[in-house]
Amino acid sequence: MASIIDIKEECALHVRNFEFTYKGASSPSLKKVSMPIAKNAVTALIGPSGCGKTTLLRAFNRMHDLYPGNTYNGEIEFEGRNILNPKEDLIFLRTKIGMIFQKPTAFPMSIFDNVAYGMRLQGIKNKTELEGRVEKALQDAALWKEVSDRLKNDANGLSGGQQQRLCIARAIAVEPEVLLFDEPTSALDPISTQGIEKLVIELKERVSIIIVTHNMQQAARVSDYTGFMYLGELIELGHTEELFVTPKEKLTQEYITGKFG
Ligand SMILES: Nc1ncnc2c1ncn2[C@@H]1O[C@H](COP(=O)(O)OP(=O)(O)OP(=O)(O)O)[C@@H](O)[C@H]1O
Repeated sequence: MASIIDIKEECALHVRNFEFTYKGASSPSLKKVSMPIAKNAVTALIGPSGCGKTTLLRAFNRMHDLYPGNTYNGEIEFEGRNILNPKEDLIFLRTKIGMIFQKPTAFPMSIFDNVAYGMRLQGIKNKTELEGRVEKALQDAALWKEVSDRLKNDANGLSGGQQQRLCIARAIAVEPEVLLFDEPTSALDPISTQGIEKLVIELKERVSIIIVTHNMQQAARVSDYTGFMYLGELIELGHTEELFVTPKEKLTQEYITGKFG
């Protein structure tokens, strides 16, 4: 039996009995996962390699649909509808639920065009509006001061930490409700990591955040809730401090005290 906290405040997402099997795999990578994701909070997913963290994260904006042949069932409720519905508009969904990857993925274009990319896809053409929103997104991503005098420069000239903040600016420019972070600092140095962690905490005022991390200290530093996963199951979801100090499940305790993983 899993120990899943009953979140009293408003939730951004509800996962119910979600099962996921990769194409050609003999057994599911996720087994009947159910969990609430609190609104305007940071939820961290932790667990040993291969436990299903990234598989779950990618389900929240249907990234798996980019590769046909996977099977899944259950429900992920977002804004009153089940986003696993085959009729879901995936382009719209991915603006509402954005993703930041492990390695910064700046597009091969200018800094300005990177941030304006999603807005242009949404049909925003007005130059003044685009400029205003690009500046706001770069400010919110704590990058404006470093790039305001070179917006036309190629984004690939930025450092790794700057590129990751650029990706965050690009994601928040389209005003998402949820941001998914997949090991966002694993390719970054400690100073850039600190910057991204600070940003994650600031951003939760406007968006709900789910972050996959290998680093338990990082989960403890940035998250309000933590989910511990093991072999495709969610073993425990709780307030971060409680989960790390007084875990309810023996498996959680063994993992956080370094007995395995
Ligand atoms: N494309 C794929 N095809 C088949 N099986 C996959 C695929 N991707 C992942 N898996 C399997 O699904 C399970 C969960 O993998 P997942 O990447 O979600 O774990 P994880 O907890 O994020 O691991 P890590 O911490 O190493 O990134 C693993 O058994 C993995 O081997």
